[in-house]
Amino acid sequence: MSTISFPSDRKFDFTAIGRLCIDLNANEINRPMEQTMTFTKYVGGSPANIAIGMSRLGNKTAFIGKIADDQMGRFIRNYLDNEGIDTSNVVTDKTGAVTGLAFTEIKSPLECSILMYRDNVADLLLNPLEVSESLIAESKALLVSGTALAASPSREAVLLALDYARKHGTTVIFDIDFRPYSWVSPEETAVYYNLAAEKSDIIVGTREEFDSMERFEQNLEHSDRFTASKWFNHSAKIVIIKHGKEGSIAYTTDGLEHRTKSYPAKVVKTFGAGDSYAAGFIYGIMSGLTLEKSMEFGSAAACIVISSHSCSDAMPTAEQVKDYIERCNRGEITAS
Ligand SMILES: Nc1ncnc2c1ncn2[C@@H]1O[C@H](COP(=O)(O)OP(=O)(O)OP(=O)(O)O)[C@@H](O)[C@H]1O
Ligand SMILES: O=C(O)C[C@@H](O)[C@H](O)C(=O)CO
Repeated sequence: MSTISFPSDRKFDFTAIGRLCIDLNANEINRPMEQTMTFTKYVGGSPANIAIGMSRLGNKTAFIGKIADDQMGRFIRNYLDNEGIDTSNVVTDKTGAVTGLAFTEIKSPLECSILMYRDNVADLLLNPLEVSESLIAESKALLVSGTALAASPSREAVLLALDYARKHGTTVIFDIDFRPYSWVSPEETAVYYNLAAEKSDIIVGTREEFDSMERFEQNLEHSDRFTASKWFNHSAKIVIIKHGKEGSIAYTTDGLEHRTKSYPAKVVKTFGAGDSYAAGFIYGIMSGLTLEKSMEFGSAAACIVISSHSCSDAMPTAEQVKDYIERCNRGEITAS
């Protein structure tokens, strides 16, 4: 049984706050982007991907964010509307800011990178006055994505959202989501990540992301268990450390360690694994699955997305995830 609880009787299951961007995924794959001539456009941005994933899994989902007043912004809003995601708290910027672009390079299935254009992006202009206390009070869970802390006024908006969540007993999930491009310095990153992590019930990140957050710790041997104990001294009930193909480890306040291996996947590209894992895990834990089963659900959701060209578009339904797990258990899916 997991050691986390969610409030009941709320209008929304899940609300995310952070960036809404565009992914431009290379169509000519297995080569450097210098040789890529065409791209396919998808909605992107880690919190957007997770919100789309949560909605696909059947959760009542809302988003707090800011989009550009242009065709890309309208594309994003239309996509979220069509997914059934509440966009009444997605604000259209009026200052001429633009939409963040993530050009993705797929040199090989396991050698992928993202070229991010994020100058003057609308998503970092979300301000505290645009954060709805009532929406957060009416949500069971709030996802905070770390990159939204990279610049003002977005960082103040996120910190206020965290205060609203604590005030109303909304469960906070902090996906560290470290994207170097958006930050001024590692020290500033650590300061703001700590402020968010200290108010979070569930913290999810890779080993490297936790290391960046814990850079001021004297103990330089940042073991997973050290990391977990640090955050349990604040608000955390569950700390999840992702280890790519090796799987993931969750720590709970009872001192237990929960390891889950990854499932086999025919990998097209690796990015999107974290967002789909997060959506699958959160869906599982909110549905009453055990911690291990929730991690497995996230792992299978990740396999479906990394076996696809897109992130957001490929986010699976609950039935698709269950089917993937069953096919793996029957030995019908092998890694490639
Ligand atoms: N090559 C793989 N094969 C199977 N499962 C994988 C693979 N890579 C990642 N996963 C699954 O996805 C989960 C999250 O992946 P990872 O640890 O790479 O997070 P991440 O770095 O946040 O992902 P992203 O690349 O989207 O930023 C892993 O715990 C694992 O369950
Ligand atoms: O989060 C970003 O800005 C990039 C995403 O849009 C992209 O889909 C990805 O890297 C997912 O992990």
